[in-house]
Amino acid sequence: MIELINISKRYKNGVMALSNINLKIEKGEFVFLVGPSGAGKSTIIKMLLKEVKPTQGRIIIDNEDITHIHRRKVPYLRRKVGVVFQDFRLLPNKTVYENVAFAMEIIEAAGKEIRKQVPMVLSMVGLSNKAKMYPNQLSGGEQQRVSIARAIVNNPPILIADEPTGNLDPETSWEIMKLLRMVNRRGTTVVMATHAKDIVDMMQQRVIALEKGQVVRDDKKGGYGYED
Ligand SMILES: Nc1ncnc2c1ncn2[C@@H]1O[C@H](COP(=O)(O)OP(=O)(O)OP(=O)(O)O)[C@@H](O)[C@H]1O
Repeated sequence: MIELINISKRYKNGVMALSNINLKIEKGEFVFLVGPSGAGKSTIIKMLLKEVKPTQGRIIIDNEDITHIHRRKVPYLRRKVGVVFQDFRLLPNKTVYENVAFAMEIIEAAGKEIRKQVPMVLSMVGLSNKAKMYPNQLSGGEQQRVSIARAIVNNPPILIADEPTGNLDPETSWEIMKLLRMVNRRGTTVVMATHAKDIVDMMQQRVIALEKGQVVRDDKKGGYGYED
């Protein structure tokens, strides 16, 4: 589903963020990306979203080499890769419903499809009763659930989550993890970068650890492995 072949990234200032990364993530896996600050987690995530170009190597997503796809085709990639961020990134002047619908409008989905799909995912994330609210009227956990709804509304085979619980208290974080696990059980491959030791230790999923731009550990049912 996701393959990184011999990936290296040197930023313009000379920082070597990734060195010779080889990774294969199969369809339906739930994978944690861990490692100290500066290890290269965000750089990998940005590459999967085509926000950062590798200096060397190839990126395959869903059997397609996206290393050199044109900027124009990036919206098309959004159908394959949904994304959730630590800071939610909802549009403040749109309602919950409109935020989720917007993700479908961007890929030019039919109105009928939008009217069917949006209520369905809002119900999935338990927010049917908040459809008309604006983001600033919601708790952090609720905002993150909207952002998950938005990420999955186009049914992407892959969901990337970059520190999705970073702004949430422990209890709310678990609610979000339950939701991500449910999305995963429905067949979506989930890749989550995190510093949340307790969550990684409890979930017992595949753990890929990066340090200084290299994969230093890849455990099938691993733990966090760091003390922070
Ligand atoms: N745009 C950039 N220009 C130059 N160097 C960068 C840039 N983005 C990241 N880096 C450097 O690349 C390395 C990897 O950074 P990256 O953000 O991928 O780490 P990370 O594992 O996500 O860290 P964190 O856990 O703090 O988010 C670091 O040394 C960082 O300073």
